[in-house]
Amino acid sequence: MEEIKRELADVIRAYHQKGWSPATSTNYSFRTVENPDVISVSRSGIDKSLFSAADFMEVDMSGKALPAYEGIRPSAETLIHCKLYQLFPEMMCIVHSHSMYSVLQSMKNRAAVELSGYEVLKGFEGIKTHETTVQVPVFDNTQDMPAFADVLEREKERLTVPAFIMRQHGTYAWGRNLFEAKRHLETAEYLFEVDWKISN
Ligand SMILES: CSC[C@@H](O)[C@@H](O)C(=O)COP(=O)(O)O
Ligand SMILES: [Zn+2]
Repeated sequence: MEEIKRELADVIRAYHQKGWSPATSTNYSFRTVENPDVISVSRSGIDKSLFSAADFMEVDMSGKALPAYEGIRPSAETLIHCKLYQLFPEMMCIVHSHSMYSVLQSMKNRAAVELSGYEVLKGFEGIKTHETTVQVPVFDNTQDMPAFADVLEREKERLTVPAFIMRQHGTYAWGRNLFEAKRHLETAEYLFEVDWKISN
């Protein structure tokens, strides 16, 4: 448990260096196969350049802080994490970015970013060839997290790769472990950037 906290904290600081989490933005979580109903999520408002293992706290599947953490504020976007774990029970880790290219891609007034023919598409689990097309859904941003969690539930069929964009906000990606969640976010962000640069 302490090891994964340290590993994820290292990733969080590295992502800050990439410019993916300006001004305390982004949030992260993981859970364990042994105790899947407890989510370790980043506390709200932490500067991600300084993030450490101590900045995680535990919540239940409804996003409520466990007694040991009462009075500490979990990420404002905790309900997104709760809903994704509910919709994809095998998933154990969720990562989020506020990258520039995710935001730029989301500004085109379309329901998804279509990505075709790139070798790095194989970074998404299950994709074996570049000769494919994926749609990464774009959902409208909102501060109403219960409403957004409902959107995710309604639109689950569109989540054909483990990532989506919140419009003018950023990317969420997830996986069965930290390695996979990280690979999925990095795949999505690389593709958003290269695709943006080619088409604009
Ligand atoms: C600095 S604004 C970013 C927030 O509104 C939010 O989108 C975010 O990603 C971080 O919120 P947090 O509550 O710190 O987890
Ligand atoms: Zn965010």
